[in-house]
Amino acid sequence: MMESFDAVVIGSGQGGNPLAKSMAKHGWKTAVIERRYAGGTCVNDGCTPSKTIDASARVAYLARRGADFGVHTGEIRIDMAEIYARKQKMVLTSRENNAKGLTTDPNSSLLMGQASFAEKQPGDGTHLLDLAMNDGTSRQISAARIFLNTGERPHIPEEIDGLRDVPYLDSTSIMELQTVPGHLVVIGAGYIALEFAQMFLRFGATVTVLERGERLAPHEDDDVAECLRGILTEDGIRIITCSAVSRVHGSGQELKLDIVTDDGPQTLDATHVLVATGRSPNVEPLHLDRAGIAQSKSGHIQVNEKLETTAANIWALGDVKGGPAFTHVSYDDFRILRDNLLAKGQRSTRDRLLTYAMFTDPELARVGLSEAEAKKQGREVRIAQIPMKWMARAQEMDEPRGMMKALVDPKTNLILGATVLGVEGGEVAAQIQIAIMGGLPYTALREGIFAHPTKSEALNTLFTTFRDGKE
Ligand SMILES: Cc1cc2nc3c(=O)[nH]c(=O)nc-3n(C[C@H](O)[C@H](O)[C@H](O)COP(=O)(O)OP(=O)(O)OC[C@H]3O[C@@H](n4cnc5c(N)ncnc54)[C@H](O)[C@@H]3O)c2cc1C
Ligand SMILES: NC(=O)c1ccc[n+]([C@@H]2O[C@H](COP(=O)([O-])OP(=O)(O)OC[C@H]3O[C@@H](n4cnc5c(N)ncnc54)[C@H](O)[C@@H]3O)[C@@H](O)[C@H]2O)c1
Repeated sequence: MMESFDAVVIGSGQGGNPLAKSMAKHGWKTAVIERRYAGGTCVNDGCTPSKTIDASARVAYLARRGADFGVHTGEIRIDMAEIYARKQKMVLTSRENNAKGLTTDPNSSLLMGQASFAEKQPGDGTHLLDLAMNDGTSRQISAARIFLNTGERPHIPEEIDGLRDVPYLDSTSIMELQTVPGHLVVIGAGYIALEFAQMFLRFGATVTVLERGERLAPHEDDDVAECLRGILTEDGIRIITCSAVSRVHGSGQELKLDIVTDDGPQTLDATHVLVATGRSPNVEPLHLDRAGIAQSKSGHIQVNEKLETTAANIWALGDVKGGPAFTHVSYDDFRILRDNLLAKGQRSTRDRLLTYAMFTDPELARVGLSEAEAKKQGREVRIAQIPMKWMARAQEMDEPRGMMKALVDPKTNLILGATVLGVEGGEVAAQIQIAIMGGLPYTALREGIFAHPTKSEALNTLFTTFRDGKE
């Protein structure tokens, strides 16, 4: 007999897992369907592995800089196989914990397989799913409610001739490398590109970044992007903006990229090519049309601010619904659905305070409004700005690169947003975020007594340094 569930989550992502656990605890018979690994992208292919490898890259950087601090080390030797093993241990532990978390409640199960909407839907408000199980069997289940949390995968541009015929790397396969590339060419200059570019530079590769746009980090203000470019260039990454890759050819580790730049056509030699040109939603096997679920122009699942799709009793959460693709956003989608469905809440995605950090070193973190966004909205703002070298702790640590800026409403003195490009920038931005969340005026941070010499102490200086010269 066909099994029925009160709720089925498709994809074991960052929102779906906690949602499944809450629904099971609430008494609903719940299943998570996952075709690959429990924990989804963040745990297996994203945040956890990349930040674990990044920790090794930072140690390599500091070891090389030892002499700057009067600490003399011997020759640095990078063992990618050991770095990989350390990362893999972290991933497997987290994956296992995720799987355990989905199977401890008697109302909750984890079914390993790929889900699609069945060709014939009952039409009574419930939904039928076909499951192609990983053990080769197939089954059909019915669900009163469905939550789509299928995430995204690396986007491989069609327009680059020959790319699919060479052994290119993506954000997943680059984390399997057992040796350091000779020359890594990275296509794209977003989060994935810049994080990996710097990591592999620190492991000893020569690195070139090719960006088709005019600048890196297109979501950030011009001065921030320029400051970041300066830092990465100083480190030794070659960055070529306004560059279109027309063709990739060659084989093994003898690859060639034909590019067109402002200086004319060029051919670059590479041992490895990383494609980091964005991500595409995982929707194809679902057969969304069978359930009447509409997609946006980008192919993401269309949702309203309560994460409802165009089909009754079907919601979407996380990256697959489009918009900012971050773990903490997917997790917040979970909170919205939990409160609305299990506690008669009225939460929505409207006016969510967005924050994120790019884990280059130094980190580039943002919360709320940027200067460019304020200008676009025609919003009057006061701007406080300091170079990171004004932070005493950054000087003491000999990590003075970067800048901080914050936007303040001139009428209310409330903080509207901030960007911190600097040592542990993500943590400093989180301090400003808490002030925004608590509705504190900037003067509270200007006058706040922070322990000396913490990085937070720089907030005193930041909020006394407005471009208009007033305090
Ligand atoms: C290299 C890298 C580094 C990143 N670093 C960060 C970071 O530092 N901070 C941050 O906030 N974000 C980071 N991200 C982004 C973050 O990983 C994602 O935003 C987050 O994982 C999104 O989770 P999700 O809930 O949308 O689903 P995902 O975690 O993407 O999970 C979706 C799951 O659905 C499964 N699935 C898909 N289709 C089906 C189907 N038909 N049937 C069954 N299962 C299916 C997939 O196998 C997958 O496991 C990074 C991403 C990458 C690639
Ligand atoms: N620290 C973090 O939070 C973190 C880390 C990694 C990934 N992520 C998430 O994953 C998402 C995807 O990351 P991403 O870096 O792949 O995408 P992205 O959208 O951030 O950047 C892609 C870049 O590639 C460029 N590009 C596209 N096609 C190109 C081409 N043919 N040639 C040259 N350049 C080209 C784009 O102009 C853009 O600058 C991010 O948007 C982010 O949400 C987050």
